[in-house]
Amino acid sequence: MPDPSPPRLEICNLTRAFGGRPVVDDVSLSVAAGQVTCLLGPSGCGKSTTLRMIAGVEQPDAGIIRIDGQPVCGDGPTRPPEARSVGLMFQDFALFPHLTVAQNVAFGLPRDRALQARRVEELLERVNLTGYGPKHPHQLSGGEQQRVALARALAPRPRVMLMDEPFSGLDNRLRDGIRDATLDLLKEEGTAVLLVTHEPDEAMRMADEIALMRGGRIVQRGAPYNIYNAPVDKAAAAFFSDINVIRGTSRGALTDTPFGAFLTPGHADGAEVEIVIRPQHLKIDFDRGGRGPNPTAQDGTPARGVIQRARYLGRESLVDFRMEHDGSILTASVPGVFLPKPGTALWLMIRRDRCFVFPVSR
Ligand SMILES: Nc1ncnc2c1ncn2[C@@H]1O[C@H](COP(=O)(O)OP(=O)(O)OP(=O)(O)O)[C@@H](O)[C@H]1O
Repeated sequence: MPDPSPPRLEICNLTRAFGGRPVVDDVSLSVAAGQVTCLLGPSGCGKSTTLRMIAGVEQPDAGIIRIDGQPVCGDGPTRPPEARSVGLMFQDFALFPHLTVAQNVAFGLPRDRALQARRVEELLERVNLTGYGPKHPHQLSGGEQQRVALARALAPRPRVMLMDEPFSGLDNRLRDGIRDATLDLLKEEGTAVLLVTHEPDEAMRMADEIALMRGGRIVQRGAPYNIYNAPVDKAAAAFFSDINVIRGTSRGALTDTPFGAFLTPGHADGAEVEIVIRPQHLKIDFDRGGRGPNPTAQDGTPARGVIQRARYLGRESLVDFRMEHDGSILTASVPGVFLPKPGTALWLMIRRDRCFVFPVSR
């Protein structure tokens, strides 16, 4: 049976230009209750402007915004920000310095003392700050302040939570723990979350769905697994990791390369294609003591390269190879325990089940 209830947040064909330049261009998406969608993209691609229009602090030129099926903008009268049931959390979340933690959390609640006290106590417990109510913000660490800001934003039980780079002010050590705790709490509250970030790791960690933005448009939407493993184009692949690119010409749905022939269905005869491979999908044949490569059917033909540079990054090492066939550089990622010496010649193979083929982008 189809779900009869409308999505908690729905935006349709949202558009906004500044000085004649479209900054948000025909953006549509929906977020269900309890779901986290990340708007992910490089700086300036229109993420914050989209969020600000949903919050009601920026007006769209066109498009409709609905919350629980009710238009708040675009299809009838425009509701002001405070009448949209939208919570906000930004990087520079400012707690009110002259108010206590409890007063900060109670700020958006109706003036009913008993109700306020109950909700404040409940939320401080949920963000692990029981007993912090009487303190002032300056007595708290950055991470603690962040959790108060979250409690404050959630106190009035908003239907939609809009978060703009909310964790980027925190140091790395704190960030992961606070992200996870925040996510748990948002899911428990059943809030629909739209989170803006330019960090792919953050989006992969937080999102049920990622909406990848570029130049004001959503270029791809999907679960993190799908976006990472089936990118829509080379730029989408490159947004999540370093990539290697091998060019070739498709003939009869095959493209010949020094690594053997690759299937390139859907590309016309004579069309130039780019075969894109993430560094972890290059395989090094490094443990056969000079006996030559030993490829499996998946690996295709091995090609030789000389190590130019090897960088130890802890969990992994990144190894740059200058390939003997054309002098190009390919980068492989290998477990950090392995750090080969520059100048060593080794065989490289490509996990062909993990390649992406795109037409050459000019
Ligand atoms: N009020 C405004 N007037 C003019 N230009 C604006 C205004 N607000 C945003 N812009 C421009 O619109 C573009 C998109 O801005 P936006 O803040 O939405 O991008 P973003 O993807 O959130 O980037 P970042 O990650 O850097 O915040 C930018 O080029 C920005 O300079």
